[in-house]
Amino acid sequence: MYDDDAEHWVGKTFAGTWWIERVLGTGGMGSVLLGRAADGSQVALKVLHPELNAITEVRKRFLREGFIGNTLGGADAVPGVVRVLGSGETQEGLAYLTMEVLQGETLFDRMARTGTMPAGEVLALADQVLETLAIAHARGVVHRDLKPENIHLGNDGRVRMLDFGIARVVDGLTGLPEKTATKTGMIMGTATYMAPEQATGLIHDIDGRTDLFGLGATMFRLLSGRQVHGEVTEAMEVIAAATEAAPPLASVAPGISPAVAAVVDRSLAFIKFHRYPNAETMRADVRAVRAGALPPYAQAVIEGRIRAGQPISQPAPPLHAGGSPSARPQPTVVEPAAAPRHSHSMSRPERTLDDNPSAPSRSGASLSQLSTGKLLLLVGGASLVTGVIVAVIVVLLVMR
Ligand SMILES: Nc1ncnc2c1ncn2[C@@H]1O[C@H](COP(=O)(O)OP(=O)(O)OP(=O)(O)O)[C@@H](O)[C@H]1O
Repeated sequence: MYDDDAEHWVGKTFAGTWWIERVLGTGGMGSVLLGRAADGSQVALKVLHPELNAITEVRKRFLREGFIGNTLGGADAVPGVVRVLGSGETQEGLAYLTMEVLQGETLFDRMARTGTMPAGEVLALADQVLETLAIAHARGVVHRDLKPENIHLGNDGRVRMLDFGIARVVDGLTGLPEKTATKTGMIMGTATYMAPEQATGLIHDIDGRTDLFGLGATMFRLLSGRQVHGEVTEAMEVIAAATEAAPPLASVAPGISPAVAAVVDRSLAFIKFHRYPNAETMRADVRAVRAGALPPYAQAVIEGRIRAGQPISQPAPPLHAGGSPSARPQPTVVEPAAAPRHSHSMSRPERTLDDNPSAPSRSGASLSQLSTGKLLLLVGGASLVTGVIVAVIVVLLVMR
């Protein structure tokens, strides 16, 4: 985390326009200040950290990417995204974005107060997040850094995502300050909620399913009180995120409903091709569980009626939690699974990695499961940086 003193702006005029009342928070990219204009209106000013601001490409991308959330429709079309109002540079060349001021708290702050959250609230939150993600993904916009710090719970009851697409600002850049990013393009300190394809630096593999993992990891933490990979050091967190499958939620939260666990587990599949195929499908499952039914997609995978990750052409009919599997109507399946290999019980959500062949990534890397149960990333034609990461991972796996 940066130690540049954002507090020094308090009580001063910023960019000749806003009187800074206080610091709202500090993140990996910048500090957020509360400013008041001469007409009394307030804005939240996200000011790029000076070390990052000194890098021309970062400054340019920050000013460009900051608006990405606004591309998700007209003024009110996407309620789940904080609105960026403008951008600029101070006389000294410091880049900033102006945003609407949100009233409420981040999910991170809420979690710090309450520890965990009841399943009903977690599902309601996920429902809102997925509604926004579905729109964003359909327009080719991926959040890329979904975590409790970037989810805001408004006093108006709305859930909004902060920093949409902002993680792209440092993607693939080298020569960044050490504290900011690794050379694989990921911001340090956020691996807790990071999908494997992102932790391994395979930035071209990032897509909507990366966000579904981030949301699933957030739900996992809220429901169990435990992070997906447990309490590990920051360095180990990246390695765990890159090499270890998430444990089934029920194994760390025994009281959890099997239907809820099935949704979270499906979103956390190690290989992205085995997660929900898209946000709409995950949302349909979340909504079914909220209505007291079984999640149709996750359940169909568990029962072997559909391959993990396979899209369905239309939403499966809801299955009632109390009904017997044989009596339930079958969902519409595009292509039947060759042979069911999963448990037929909702109480044992599957976590296997071999129900699809390892799908090669665009960078030539693929993930395989070793007989030891560990995962191995195979790289062909990927970057030197990825190769070094892989070598470290392999050495660590051998040593364990
Ligand atoms: N528009 C806003 N209105 C009110 N408070 C805000 C707003 N944007 C951010 N904040 C506050 O400022 C804090 C820091 O925001 P920022 O987005 O920089 O943090 P972060 O998500 O932790 O950082 P990063 O994702 O860049 O590592 C947030 O946690 C939130 O409390």
